[in-house]
Amino acid sequence: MSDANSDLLPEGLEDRLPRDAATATRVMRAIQTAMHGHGYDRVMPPSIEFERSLASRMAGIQSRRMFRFVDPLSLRMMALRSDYTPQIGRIAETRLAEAPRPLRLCYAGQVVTIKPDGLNPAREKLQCGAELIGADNVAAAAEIVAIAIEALQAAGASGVSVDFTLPDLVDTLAEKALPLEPSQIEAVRRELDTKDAGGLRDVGGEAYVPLLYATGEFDAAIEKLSAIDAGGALASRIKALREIAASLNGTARLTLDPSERHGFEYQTWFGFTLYAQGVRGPVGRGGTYRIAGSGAGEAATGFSLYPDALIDVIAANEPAEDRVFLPLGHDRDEAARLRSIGWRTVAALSDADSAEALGCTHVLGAGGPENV
Ligand SMILES: N[C@@H](Cc1c[nH]c[nH+]1)C(=O)O
Repeated sequence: MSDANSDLLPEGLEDRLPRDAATATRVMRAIQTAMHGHGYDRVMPPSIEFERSLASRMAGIQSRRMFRFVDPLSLRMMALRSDYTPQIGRIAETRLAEAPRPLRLCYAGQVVTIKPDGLNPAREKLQCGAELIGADNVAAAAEIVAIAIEALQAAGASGVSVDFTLPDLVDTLAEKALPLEPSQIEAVRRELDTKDAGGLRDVGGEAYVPLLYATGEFDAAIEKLSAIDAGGALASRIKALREIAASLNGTARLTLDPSERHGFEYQTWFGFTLYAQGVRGPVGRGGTYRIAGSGAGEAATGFSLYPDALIDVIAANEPAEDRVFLPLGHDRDEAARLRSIGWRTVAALSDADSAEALGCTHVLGAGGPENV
């Protein structure tokens, strides 16, 4: 007797069945082809490694979101990857330390977190992305955003939009232009996150209130941000954002939300979130960061796409694929010829098999495939 409970999957974990899995394969391939075409070489780190190496790679990484356990062999703490970027950082800083910079690497696979984020209940997600190691300037950011948009479009996304942010905004302003006590900084960040003007005033962040309104369509919002630029503290960042936006040349809709921090654990001066029309929640994110190594660490820029929700939308709208049923005793050469020009064939194993039962759209007849 089968035990129904032992067949259940844990909350937030799912199988992809053939139709969805086929779409997922195509989407992942399209994204990887785009990254590969721009000179990014794929690397394949293991799914588990020492927790310390993952958690300490970039400032701000939260290892409490990772599945962790003691390795019975080494007796050291291990973690399951929740993000490829720190692993790419490790590879760049160790085995590829001597490789010429800028170093372009890409990755694709699954990541797992203990708790789902936001409204999405999934604990395992597909993640694919590219990291440009050795640069975090405007040119690097412009390349990374452009490839992220191109990859999403190649995967079948339409109506792509990009929301720019300045992840280290509060730290930059609190230093001098809009000074805050160290004890106030976290509270100001929190109120900015909830976009609560009243709360911001209550914690002594009155001067930060205008930032809540410098949001929306990029061109208008960046004007507002320049108007409130405290003593020029943000001038170089504003100029950089304008340059990145101009370089994208209308390939995607652009918005700005300078204080948005959601999902940005380790990004520095520049961050962006990607959306696609008809897809709920973000489909990707990226920005500039530093890989902690010796001293200040190496500068880098990258993006990660999370294509699961996009795959669901595409799969739901895709027509069923044609397949040709090959009756017993069919012409094998003809079947091979059909496959070579893109047909899928399904061969009968016994008289009991039929085109209908096996979901075939065609049967191989004397003159070629015939509609069922
Ligand atoms: N890995 C980050 C995005 C990123 C890639 N490179 C830089 N930032 C994330 O998934 O949130």
